[in-house]
Parts: sequence; C-alpha cells; structure tokens
Amino acid sequence: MAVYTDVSDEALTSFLTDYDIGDLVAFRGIAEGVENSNFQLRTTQGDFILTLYEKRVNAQELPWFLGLMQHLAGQGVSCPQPVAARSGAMLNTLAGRPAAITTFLPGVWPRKVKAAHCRPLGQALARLHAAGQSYAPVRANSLGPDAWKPLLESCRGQTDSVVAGLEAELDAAFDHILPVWPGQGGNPDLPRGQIHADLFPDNVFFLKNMLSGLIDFYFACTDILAYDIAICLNAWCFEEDGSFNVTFARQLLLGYDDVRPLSAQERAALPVLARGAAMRFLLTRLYDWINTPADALVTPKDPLDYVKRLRFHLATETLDGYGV
Ligand SMILES: Nc1ncnc2c1ncn2[C@@H]1O[C@H](COP(=O)(O)OP(=O)(O)OP(=O)(O)O)[C@@H](O)[C@H]1O
Ligand SMILES: N[C@@H](CCO)C(=O)O
Repeated sequence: MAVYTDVSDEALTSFLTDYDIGDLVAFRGIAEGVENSNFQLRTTQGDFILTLYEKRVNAQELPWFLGLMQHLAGQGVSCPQPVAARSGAMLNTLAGRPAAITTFLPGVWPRKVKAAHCRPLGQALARLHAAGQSYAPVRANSLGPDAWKPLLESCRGQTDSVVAGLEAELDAAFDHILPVWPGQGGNPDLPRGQIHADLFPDNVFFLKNMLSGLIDFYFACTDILAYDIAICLNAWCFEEDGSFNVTFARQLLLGYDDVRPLSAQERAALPVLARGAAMRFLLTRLYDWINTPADALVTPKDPLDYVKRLRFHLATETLDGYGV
C-alpha cells in the first residue's frame, strides 16, 4: 500500500481552504503505488488526486515534474494536470511533506497486458515525446548509467541473497552495456527530449479499450527518446514465465511509428537501450529488496523478473534477434 503519511481531517480541511476546488465530500488513501502517498479526493467540484511526496522524490525537482505535466496536458496529452492553489503555487505543504493536487484521470490500468494495449501505448508514448519537445527545462536522469554502478555498490555483499552468483553476473553485464551506451561508445546523436522513464502498465489507464491517460511522471527526465521505448519493451512485452512476446513488441513499435517514426539509428540502438533499462529496474528493485524491512507496509517488487529480462537482452544483439 502507499500511504506513508497520515493526513488528519483537520490538516486536510485547512489545506483545502487555500484551493478553489469546492467543498470536501470524500477522502480516502489509495493502496496502489510504492513511491508516494496518494489520496483520492472528492469535492463538490469533482474528483482529484492529492499526492504527498516521499523518499525518492527530491523536493527541489517537483516544480520540474509539475511543470512538465502542466505543459503536456496543455499540448493535449492526457495526464494529470496540477491544480494551483489560490496563491498560484502548484506545490504546497501538508503533514510536513511537499504536496500537490492534480486532476483525476478516469480509467483502469491493464492487469493483464494484451496485444491490443500495445499499439495505443506506442502512440501515446510518441505523442508524449513530441509534446515534450517544447518543454525547455532540463532534468538529468538521476537513474541513468552513471547511477548504476553506485547502486550495485550499495548492495554489494547482499546481492547474491536474491540468486546465487548475481553480483558477479551484474559486474560482468556492465561490460556489455556501458562501453556501447549511446554517447559512451555508442551513437552519440540519438534524439533526446523529455521521457516518462517509468511507463509500466500501472501507469497507463484504459477506458473501454481506449487509452485514457498516463500518470506518475516522477521519474521523468531529459534523456534519449528511444530509451523510453526500451523501458516499455521491458515492462510490457514479457510474459510471466519470462518469455519475450514479439507480437506485443511489434504493436508497440508500430504504434510509436504511427506518430513519430523511429530512425534506423534509434532502432539499431534499442537492444543496448533495452539492456540498460533492464539493468536500471533490476538495480532499484534489488536495492528495495535488500533495504525494505520485513514488516514494511510495501511489498518490494521482485528483482528476479528483471534478471531474466537482462539475460534475454544480453543474448540478443540486434532488433532482428527480437523478431521485430
Ligand atoms: N491522476 C490520477 N487519476 C486517477 N488515479 C490516479 C491518479 N494518480 C494516481 N492515481 C491512482 O493512484 C495509484 C498510485 O499512483 P502512482 O502510480 O502515481 O503512485 P506511486 O506511488 O508513484 O507508484 P509507482 O511509482 O509505484 O507506480 C494509481 O495506480 C492510481 O490508482
Ligand atoms: N515501475 C517500477 C517501480 C516504480 O518506480 C518497477 O516496476 O520497478
């Protein structure tokens, strides 16, 4: 569950007096998610989401995230739109945490991914990338390649508790990613821009088989656009048994091409970007796996799923090898 910070009725009522969103009708914590505390808020004017930002979010970066969401929504991307208080501030404080209210997006995320989800996903991702081009502020990817070795270092000595030999396996895997990473030996000229960087199924809503919106922009950053596709290949195109679903991947790429055709250089970079994406999520899951106390309210996600994905990508040199 993800309500790390309790909000009292009094604190909420006082907080809402700074906003022009009507009177409170209902308020409940949202169990899903692992990063921040989220609450659903119903007022006489409609539904909203209240987010209290927790451990992994750097409060100084929140204006960048909220500004991006506002910009994307203004460009027609269906995503939560920050609601400003009467003072004009989108970011305020509640229960001692930075807090923001955003619009509520109707829809449900797919519990079981189907091929029919993947083309609209690709289209929405490409639209996000296109709309992000006119958002000038830059945020470096704090979980990019420079962060990976330090993350593994912070787990050193405990990594093999996940699976025997994992530490040595990851040390060796770096040699097949970092020296060929775009700009570090690989193609330095791949198009860059604002990327979502965490577009997993639980961040994409569908309504009556149509994609209704994207949420959770708190890992968004300025990076290689095709890296976002590589993240989606990892998050959407593997079966529970660890096998790669070529149909899903084809649909994802077709959808992306519908809106923003990938260049040959971007396609050629996808295998190494997919390795990096698998490494990034493997490492943050590994860190959480090792550092989450057994009695914590949140169940850490299994790093092994991403060990399997990484192994698959390391064994696959070119996009032809993926069958797409
Ligand atoms: N704008 C929104 N409209 C509707 N529901 C939302 C919105 N934002 C968040 N939610 C709900 O809150 C849940 C958790 O949100 P979110 O994914 O942003 O949390 P998180 O803690 O950052 O999680 P994680 O990073 O693990 O995905 C979502 O699954 C969804 O049910
Ligand atoms: N999407 C991430 C967790 C949220 O940051 C994962 O599945 O590891």
